[in-house]
Amino acid sequence: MLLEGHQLGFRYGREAWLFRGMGFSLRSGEIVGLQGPSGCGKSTLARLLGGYDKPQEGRVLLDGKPLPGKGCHPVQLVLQHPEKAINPRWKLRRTIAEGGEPAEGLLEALGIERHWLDRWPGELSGGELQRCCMARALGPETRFLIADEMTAMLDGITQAQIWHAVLDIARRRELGMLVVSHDGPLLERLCSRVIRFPAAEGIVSGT
Ligand SMILES: Nc1ncnc2c1ncn2[C@@H]1O[C@H](COP(=O)(O)OP(=O)(O)OP(=O)(O)O)[C@@H](O)[C@H]1O
Repeated sequence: MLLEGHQLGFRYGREAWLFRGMGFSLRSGEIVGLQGPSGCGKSTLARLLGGYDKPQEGRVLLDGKPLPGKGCHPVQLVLQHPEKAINPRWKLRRTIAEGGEPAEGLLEALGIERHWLDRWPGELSGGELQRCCMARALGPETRFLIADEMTAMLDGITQAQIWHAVLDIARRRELGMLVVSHDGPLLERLCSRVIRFPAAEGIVSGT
């Protein structure tokens, strides 16, 4: 599968354009990094690719078609702060099930303990919650995963464990991944190419 952005342009309200005429492409099985200074629009691009916001100019296409408007979304985002991404009034079992029935072994691979599922979000640590958000994002319909500073708030050992698990799952399922991070060495280690944002000519990636 191919996730593409064509001639993307976005600005918030009447603010200056964050980007215009931007191209982007990510194929199944590819792991691509996105790096750039704070405030340059990386998370905004991630939101457009995940269908959370619509570009004012250009189009986001999945295999040449617009992103689907209903059902489990094939492009999933995992954000830096899991507590902002989940309903505080739902126990974790329900939150994870939002992404569909988790595949056999997924919870174990992500180091999720069964008894967490019967807890409220406020009863888990940030790292534990983030693992649950990943389980939701890695539901059976997911084809592309966008990890926006996904492990920035975790200690080094937990980061390494989580990336090991996620990369293994991505490889086995041939997911395409966009890794948004300020951590250059992490991107160099994980990704086959790294997009520097914003690129001078407005084209961040072409294939
Ligand atoms: N909902 C919003 N309304 C208005 N402006 C916004 C909104 N969300 C983001 N912005 C602004 O848009 C710009 C780009 O934000 P964005 O979060 O995409 O940047 P980023 O590159 O991901 O930054 P960081 O690396 O700090 O996370 C910033 O100047 C931000 O203040």
